[in-house]
Amino acid sequence: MRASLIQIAVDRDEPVDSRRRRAAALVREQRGSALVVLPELWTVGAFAYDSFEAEAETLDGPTRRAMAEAAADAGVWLHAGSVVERAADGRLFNTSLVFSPEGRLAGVYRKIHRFGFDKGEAVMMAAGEELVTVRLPDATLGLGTCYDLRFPELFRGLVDAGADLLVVPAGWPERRRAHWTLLARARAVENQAYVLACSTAGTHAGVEQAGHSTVVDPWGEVLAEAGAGEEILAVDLDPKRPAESREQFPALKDRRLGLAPPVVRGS
Ligand SMILES: NC(=O)CC(=O)C(=O)O
Repeated sequence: MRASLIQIAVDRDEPVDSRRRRAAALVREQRGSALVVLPELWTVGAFAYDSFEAEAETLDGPTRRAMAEAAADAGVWLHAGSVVERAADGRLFNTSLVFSPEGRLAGVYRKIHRFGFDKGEAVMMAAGEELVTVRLPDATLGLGTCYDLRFPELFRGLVDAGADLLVVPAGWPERRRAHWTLLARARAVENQAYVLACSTAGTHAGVEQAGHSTVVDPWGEVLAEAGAGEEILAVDLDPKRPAESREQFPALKDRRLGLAPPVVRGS
């Protein structure tokens, strides 16, 4: 099962329409892959907060249309990264879209953990509330986005729902690159699942992006890692590997759920 991660560069100088056309062309070039992944907010830039309102789109917007066509033309499952979604009630969400090889919208995930603490995404966007998995013929995708990677309970929830291939589009900044690789490997090891972590390259809103998209296997080994610039990372995955790994080293079965709350001792 070939997976291709498109680490597209998001530079402020390139108009969104141009990048959308370029992304669609790159997806079409991945014919033969089973799964293609784009990063978080690659249209506008994850840190380009001042463009969120202007570039927000509905789930019928230009990115959905372009990506549905590209997935169908290439005949691939496409995790099209995320867009700034304007919901019917006017709220904005950081929303990931997954398409089937026929171009059908097969999954919609609204980022649950918003980044920025008291500014940016954290105040401009609403939080998603639902965990989302998408069943492919040979694997079950579990969806998370960027900052979500820091929250292990989300991914454990996805694994409990059957996920064995965790897909994390991101616009990760270079200054926290050490966390990116470490967290991707941690989520893979603790869940005995593949992790496909696809970040943007380039610099927008003054934030240098990490690039270094990474594919980690269920044993925590890094199968492939991109450099800093625009790049396609193509990796062959064995869909049986997560189940085999969980069978051979059945740590997930040793979980102790439902323990009593901690006893606080001392004065
Ligand atoms: N941009 C994000 O969503 C997450 C991030 O930057 C981090 O360090 O975490």
